[in-house]
Amino acid sequence: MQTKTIPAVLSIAGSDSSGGAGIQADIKTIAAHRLFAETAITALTAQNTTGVRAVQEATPEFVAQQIDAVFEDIPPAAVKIGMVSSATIIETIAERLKYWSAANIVVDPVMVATSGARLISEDAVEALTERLLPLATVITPNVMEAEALSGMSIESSRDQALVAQALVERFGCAALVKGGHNVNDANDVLAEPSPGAGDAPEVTWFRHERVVTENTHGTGCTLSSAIACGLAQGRTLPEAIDQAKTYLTGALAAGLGLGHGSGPVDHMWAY
Ligand SMILES: Nc1ncnc2c1ncn2[C@@H]1O[C@H](COP(=O)(O)OP(=O)(O)O)[C@@H](O)[C@H]1O
Ligand SMILES: Cc1ncc(COP(=O)(O)O)c(N)n1
Repeated sequence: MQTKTIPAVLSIAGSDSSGGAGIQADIKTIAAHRLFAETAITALTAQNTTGVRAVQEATPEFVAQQIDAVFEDIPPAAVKIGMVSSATIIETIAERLKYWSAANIVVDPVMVATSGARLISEDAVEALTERLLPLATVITPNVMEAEALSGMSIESSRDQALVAQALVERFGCAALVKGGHNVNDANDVLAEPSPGAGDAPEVTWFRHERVVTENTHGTGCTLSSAIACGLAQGRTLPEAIDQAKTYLTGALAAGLGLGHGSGPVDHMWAY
């Protein structure tokens, strides 16, 4: 039989037992893009649409073994990083990704779940900013995460763009500040390092329809892995974000109604 290959995308993230966020959201998103999903699990969570009940972290050594096993055999064309709860796990991931010269790295700096539970320890935030963010092609903070990473506050669209530019200047990677927590829109803003030295980072807005729904569990995970898929397919970053937003808007608009809290989106809406 003739064989074929498809690009692989690696998700380094936490498992969500209820299937709507984390590793499970990433696998579904990558599969829906007809790409090959690989995983390195950083933590197991016992959670559902109403909240996170327990977290069991993987050891840093075991996270490293998963990453090495993946890169040695089926090297991914892009990497998405989600929940990374401790400083030592973050340091290990940064070290292994450098060793393997990983490209197309999308970091979703997950800090707090939609349900309100904290998913990263206080001391891990410094490791995240010092070790992981400088390796990223793009980071995808929501408004609260962008405020925490920049030390600035976001009260308007203008602030949202200024914070994205400040994150680019501080970390050297592109930054997509998501507006999903704004009440009236779902507009995200990308700032990218400018090609001309000394010029301000370039700003691009992605304005998409806001879907009226409470069921937004896993939207951040889904968006970041869809962006990684676009990069793995050879799209430019703005193209990858545009198609990721279209995919996510479709998944929200499909109107899945599961669970007793903030329910998951329909990752397979196009099939
Ligand atoms: N109700 C909605 N309708 C359409 N898009 C949404 C909605 N809520 C969130 N989004 C989009 O989902 C993505 C995740 O956004 P956000 O909720 O800000 O992040 P997080 O899930 O990390 O808290 C963004 O692209 C945002 O614009
Ligand atoms: C394992 C894991 N990773 C990430 C999130 C955040 O997802 P969201 O903020 O969209 O609920 C989550 N709830 N669980």
